[in-house]
Amino acid sequence: KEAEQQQKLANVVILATGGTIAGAGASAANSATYQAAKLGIDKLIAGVPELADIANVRGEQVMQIASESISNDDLLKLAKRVAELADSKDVDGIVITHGTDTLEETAYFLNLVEKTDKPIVVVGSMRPGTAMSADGMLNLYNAVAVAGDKQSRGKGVLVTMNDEIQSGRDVSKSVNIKTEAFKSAWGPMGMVVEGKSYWFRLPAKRHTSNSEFDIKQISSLPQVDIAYGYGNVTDTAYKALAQGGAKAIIHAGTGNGSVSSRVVPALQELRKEGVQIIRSSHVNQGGFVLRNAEQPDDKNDWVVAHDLNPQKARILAMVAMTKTQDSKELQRIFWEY
Ligand SMILES: NC(=O)C[C@H](N)C(=O)O
Repeated sequence: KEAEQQQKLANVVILATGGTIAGAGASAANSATYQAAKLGIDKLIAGVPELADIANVRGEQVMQIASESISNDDLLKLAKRVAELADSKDVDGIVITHGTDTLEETAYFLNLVEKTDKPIVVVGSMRPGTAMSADGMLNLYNAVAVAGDKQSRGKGVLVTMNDEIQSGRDVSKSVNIKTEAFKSAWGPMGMVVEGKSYWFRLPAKRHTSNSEFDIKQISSLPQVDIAYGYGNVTDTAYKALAQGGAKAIIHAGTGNGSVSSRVVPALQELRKEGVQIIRSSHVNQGGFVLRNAEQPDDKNDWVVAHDLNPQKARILAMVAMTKTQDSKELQRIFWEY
């Protein structure tokens, strides 16, 4: 009978990368003071025995780090392993446990480069497993449930946190400390309650199977960096980033991606030298940058990131620039993804 049940359940692989979901604190009262990336994947799985009721789960430790330290090489390594698993006949879905600080970057990266319809779910937690009211167990349970559910196929890379199913493209860490940390300007795609999914919307942007990018054809990522806009800003950071080798600079602009008059000449100059300038907005949850609004992008030959926040714009720029150095093509890609 047990064998029969196993046959019916989906096969879900959990790739562990570290983060707070694998963190440990000194006491149960330590919900914010702890060390991330302490527990191995076997311990995480053993901590939620109910996983065995909803899927045939196995784990792999891909890395063990806090997500603020994830590098482009780490991203490539993870994405290549995801692609191998997605190609395996005996894998129905993939879960990635991840720190929350850069979770939105990894989720968007995978959303762009994984050529599969199989569910890929990225999950983390805001409190370590040792804390009172730890959120990791339920988040992981929900992630495995969503990854093993046929309904989740073809919906792009997903993020399950705080009972919500979010699009990996749209979601962003918007609050810290609190467990309702992950929000999307366009709302969640659904809810997952007691392991059952309830869907309400689909992503409109190109992703996964429908993407022109494929991790199997990407072996390195170009350097793209971010500089922040604020009152009294100077052009020092922008110039330094270009000197440091940035092929594109994401302007994490004020408001509608506006650029200070003290910075504009340097950005025009850098563009002439070949650096791509991409205007984004650091307005939290709702930055919306349009071409030629605030700045003459056609004249300057700059690109706008539209609704992508600066860190997501960096991901898309890197992926896009593995294929093109043309600013018009880059802009097309920023509209479509
Ligand atoms: N909540 C977390 O996971 C934060 C941690 N610094 C990380 O991103 O790994």
